[in-house]
Amino acid sequence: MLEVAAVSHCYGAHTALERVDVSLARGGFHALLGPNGAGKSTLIALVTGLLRGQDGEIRVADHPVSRRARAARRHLGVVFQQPTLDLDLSVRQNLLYHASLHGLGRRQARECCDRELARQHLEARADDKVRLLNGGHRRRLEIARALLHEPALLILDEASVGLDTASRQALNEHVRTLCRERGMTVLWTTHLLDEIAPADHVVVLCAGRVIADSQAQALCSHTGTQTLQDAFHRLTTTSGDTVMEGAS
Ligand SMILES: Nc1ncnc2c1ncn2[C@@H]1O[C@H](COP(=O)(O)OP(=O)(O)OP(=O)(O)O)[C@@H](O)[C@H]1O
Repeated sequence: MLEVAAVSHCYGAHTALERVDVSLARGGFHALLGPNGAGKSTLIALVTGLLRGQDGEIRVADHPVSRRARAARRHLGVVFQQPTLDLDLSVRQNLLYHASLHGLGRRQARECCDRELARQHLEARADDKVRLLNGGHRRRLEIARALLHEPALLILDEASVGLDTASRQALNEHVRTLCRERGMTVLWTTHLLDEIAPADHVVVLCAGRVIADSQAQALCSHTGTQTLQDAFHRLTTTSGDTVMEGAS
């Protein structure tokens, strides 16, 4: 569903990504981890076409992002780190506005809005201004918006930041349900390792390089640690230590 091949990216003289390879199979929950400044947001900006690729190739559902951006974007839904909802518009108005950006006609837009509001259990809030929603519901609305055009790949960049523990857990479970029930592929970036399950496919970036690509539980066995936190710490502080097994 997502192929990142030998991608490098520099900001001026600073190398943010160096020959990064990532491959996500269709379906399932994949995690992108890394300490601050590792290059996660840069990679997501390249995948979503916000940044122009310099080196290497990125394909979404087999469409090269650099040459077939529109086709690639059709398969892609994104929830960015910074919320981008209009607080003074209603829940439905936010969705309809986004649907029009995707070129959906009025009738189709309404149908898609109703479908996603129902899926995110937000129907009762459809006419409320977004300002009135709590943080968890705002995130759900952003997911509804990202799914309006029914993409096969959903990317969430630190979507749980700012949520309390219960809302964070609810959001994580909700996204996993979307994966299971809709066969979606999810790429979830986070600093909060308790959001990762032992069977998840995990890619760890550190200083612009992929240092691990494996099942979460395999990181523990490879590093001889008990928890993902310890494995992550070991990998990101021990130079040269890598775990490469690819997606399970
Ligand atoms: N616009 C920019 N100009 C210059 N350097 C940048 C720019 N954006 C990011 N960087 C640098 O590139 C590197 C990767 O940054 P990036 O934001 O991709 O990391 P990240 O893993 O998303 O970090 P965080 O977890 O803190 O969000 C960092 O060293 C950062 O300072």
